[in-house]
Amino acid sequence: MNKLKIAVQKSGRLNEDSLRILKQIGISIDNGKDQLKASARNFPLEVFYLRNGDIPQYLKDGVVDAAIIGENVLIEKGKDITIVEKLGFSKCRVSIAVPKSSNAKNLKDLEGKRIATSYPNTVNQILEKDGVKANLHIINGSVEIAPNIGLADGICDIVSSGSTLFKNGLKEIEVLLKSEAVLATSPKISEENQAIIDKIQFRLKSVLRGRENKYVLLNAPNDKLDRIINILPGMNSPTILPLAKEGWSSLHSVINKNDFWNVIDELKANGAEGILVCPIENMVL
Ligand SMILES: Nc1ncnc2c1ncn2[C@@H]1O[C@H](COP(=O)(O)OP(=O)(O)OP(=O)(O)O)[C@@H](O)[C@H]1O
Ligand SMILES: O=P(O)(O)OC[C@H]1O[C@H](OP(=O)(O)OP(=O)(O)O)[C@H](O)[C@@H]1O
Ligand SMILES: [Mg+2]
Repeated sequence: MNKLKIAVQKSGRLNEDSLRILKQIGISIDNGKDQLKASARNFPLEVFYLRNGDIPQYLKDGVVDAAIIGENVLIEKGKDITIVEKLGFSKCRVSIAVPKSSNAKNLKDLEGKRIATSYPNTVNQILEKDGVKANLHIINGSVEIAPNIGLADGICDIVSSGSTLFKNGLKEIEVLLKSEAVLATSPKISEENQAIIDKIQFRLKSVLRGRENKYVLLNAPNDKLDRIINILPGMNSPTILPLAKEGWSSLHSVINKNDFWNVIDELKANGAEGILVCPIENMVL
């Protein structure tokens, strides 16, 4: 049977969430410890555990058909690779930072200076765009230490909470790009395997949509239903069921997680009682 080959980070920040999202879309993987390859039990899929940094080349060569990878790595090493879906985890940014005491306020102020980074292509591209000449010092890790040991005047690296910058006495002066984990495909993917990706993408969209929303149930007296319905956005229109208690109904709807506390306040103010909020596993449209 034909199987889609998908690369997942072997160990590191993406590994757990990548396997979790595959599980959430109903794909169970036989996962022996220290295995570099595993098959799905219930889906035409083979998982290859690889280094994040090696994945773009495997995609380019068509050694794997797809991958779950940080967008920042694709920007650095995989320009012609298609992003199928953003997955919402491992969110970070790639930024320029300098010592707190530095006068540099932006990239232009680093003209003629030394920048330490693991992302030379990304930095070179922005330097060219801004017409700035700087000297790159390429290192593979612990980039934030470079200014402290006299290796560089500034750095370009991943920032998330900012705590690594803070601990090393650095300040962020320019954000070059924002990144999150993505599902990406090889330019050499076959039609047959693209059909498998389409199926995966459909399931992913349902899971991601579910994460964005909450299911809300509430009780209200019938004479207040109209006002409450106007507050609820809902997928279509809310479901209304009569309660055993005369003159009361139960109302069910879906609310976006970003504005749900405001909506809840409004619902309460307009007579809603016994409000329950539940997570949604899947939202299939
Ligand atoms: N502090 C962070 N917060 C959020 N996401 C991050 C953070 N650091 C890295 N990432 C994201 O997770 C990805 C993997 O990072 P990780 O440090 O696990 O791997 P790596 O050491 O860069 O790669 P490799 O697998 O090649 O050793 C990065 O490419 C980036 O997209
Ligand atoms: O802004 P923060 O939340 O502090 O995160 C940023 C740090 O996280 C990453 O390192 P990681 O911990 O992955 O170590 P690594 O260099 O060994 O990959 C990145 O290279 C930064 O150093
Ligand atoms: Mg890292």
